[in-house]
Amino acid sequence: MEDETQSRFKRICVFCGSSSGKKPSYQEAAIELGKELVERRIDLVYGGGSVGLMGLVSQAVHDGGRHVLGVIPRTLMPREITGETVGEVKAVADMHERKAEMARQADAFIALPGGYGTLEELLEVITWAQLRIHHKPVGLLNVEGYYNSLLSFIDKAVDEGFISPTARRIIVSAPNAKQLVRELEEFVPEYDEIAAKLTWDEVDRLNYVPEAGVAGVSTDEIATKLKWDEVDRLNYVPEAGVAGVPT
Ligand SMILES: CC(C)=CCNc1ncnc2c1ncn2[C@@H]1O[C@H](COP(=O)(O)O)[C@@H](O)[C@H]1O
Repeated sequence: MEDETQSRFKRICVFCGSSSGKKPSYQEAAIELGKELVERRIDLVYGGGSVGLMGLVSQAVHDGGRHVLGVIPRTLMPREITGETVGEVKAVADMHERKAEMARQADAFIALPGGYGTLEELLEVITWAQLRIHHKPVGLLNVEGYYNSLLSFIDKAVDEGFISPTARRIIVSAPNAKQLVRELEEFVPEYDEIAAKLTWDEVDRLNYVPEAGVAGVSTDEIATKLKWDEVDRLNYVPEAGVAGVPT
């Protein structure tokens, strides 16, 4: 007899806040998602560390006996920055490599509430799905309507002709983990006509060649202590008067 708890996913990548959020419901949702993965015997890949919702979801999956893989850039590895990572830790060179590695390791993606990092990771895997770089379902855990305004904005982008209705349907959203994972299990990808003609050598070929860019200046206490090789690789050579950096 087929095991009803057997998922089509072996491992899911969770993006979520490195903060815990103000409402207890965010923290409860992170733990509930972790337990749902355990119940369905799904392993976890995430950004590593124990801060915020990242810590809660990874601990819940680890406590439930499933495998946890934290993919963490070397710069973020010191314990005072991101805390201990439970389970297996994979160190990578930079943020780009981290995202490609998390995507490579996962069969689906789920975003819990979070900030810029979560949004960026979420929007990137949606964009990759739109381009058929991967065919993996993308879910939004819309805890107490946290993502309602993002979804409204995306609907506006559809109305205004910037996102196709097909691409809109990439995002699966649900208010709780059980419903979300069930919907992801049933997800069937569709593609716009042009995207359907694209052929990519899949995610592991997605080793980005960083393009020229200008680094920003951060004032957060921890962030000011970080030193990234990535910045050099972004061709950021501070010069007098450039990007407002004094020499
Ligand atoms: C210096 C500093 C603020 C460290 C925060 N510590 C972090 N530790 C691990 N991953 C992170 C961190 N900040 C952002 N990320 C990445 O971005 C997402 C969370 O960013 P955010 O909190 O939503 O925006 C995570 O899924 C993770 O992959």
